[in-house]
Amino acid sequence: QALMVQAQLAAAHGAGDADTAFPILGLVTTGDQITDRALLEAGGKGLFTRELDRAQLDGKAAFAVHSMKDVPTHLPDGLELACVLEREDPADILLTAAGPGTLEGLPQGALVGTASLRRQAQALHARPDLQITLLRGNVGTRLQKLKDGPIAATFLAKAGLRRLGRPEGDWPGVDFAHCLPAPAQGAIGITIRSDDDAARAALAPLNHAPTALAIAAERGVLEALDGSCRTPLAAHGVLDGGALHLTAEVLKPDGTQRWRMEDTRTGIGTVKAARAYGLSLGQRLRDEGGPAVEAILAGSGS
Ligand SMILES: NCc1[nH]cc(CCC(=O)O)c1CC(=O)O
Repeated sequence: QALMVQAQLAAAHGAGDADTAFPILGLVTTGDQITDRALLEAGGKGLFTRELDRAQLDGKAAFAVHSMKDVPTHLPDGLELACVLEREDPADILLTAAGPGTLEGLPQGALVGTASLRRQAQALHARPDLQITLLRGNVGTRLQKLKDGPIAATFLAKAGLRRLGRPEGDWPGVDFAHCLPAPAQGAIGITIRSDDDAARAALAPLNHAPTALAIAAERGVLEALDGSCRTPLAAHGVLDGGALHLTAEVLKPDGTQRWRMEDTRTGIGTVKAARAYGLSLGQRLRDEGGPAVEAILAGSGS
């Protein structure tokens, strides 16, 4: 993803040698290192961003390239989101050893591997008979585990697979009726130091305004609903002409209940207005769900 941004920056600014003009500082985050249940227990918040934030605040890096779904709603003081690239297809893919899967098509009682509470809850909501087990690791490891058994299927974001150049990235995604994506899934964002006007100006040509508005609304939903990063929730916004369609949902981790709400608004022209729209839809969902949803948000809803 950093290479994509480097190439786009070099092209936008006519830099002959991208590596000289925009050298890449590779960093490993805590989230990259934790490969077991501890990732869920840790709560997730900022696990994929902390080291990058530090490098920026220390002046070691001007830009940080993030999968926006891993970025907490509140950035540390001194940093801001300056640019969002055009989003890829935000859908999830259900991988099976035999090819693209559907939730309807899995055998009775099939074992599904995931580390995502959202995907767990969505799978169980559609198919209460399924069994869920923890599965992490890179795509190759996961595919091998599917071949070895007993895990029948796992979910992965289509966008991630496409960026890795994997053929599975072109498989059809799981229907949003079952698997609404995580807020900002499929979108790449770039943060800068708020005082770095040169960095802000350099990124301006890369920004894709419709994606920026959609993910601001989705992240508004997240802000209204999630304190912990351990809530099964999803949000998806689409700009259609002048209208921003937004869908949001919260589920019980065991899938037995789901609250979903949709709205459409016109005239949302700024990131600030999009965030406010998301916040209000998230709050309405919260009001509708009442004590059952509050219990889930407090982490006691399972
Ligand atoms: N922490 C998981 C994560 N964060 C970003 C992506 C790739 C998709 C994206 O950039 O939204 C993934 C993998 C996945 O969900 O399959």
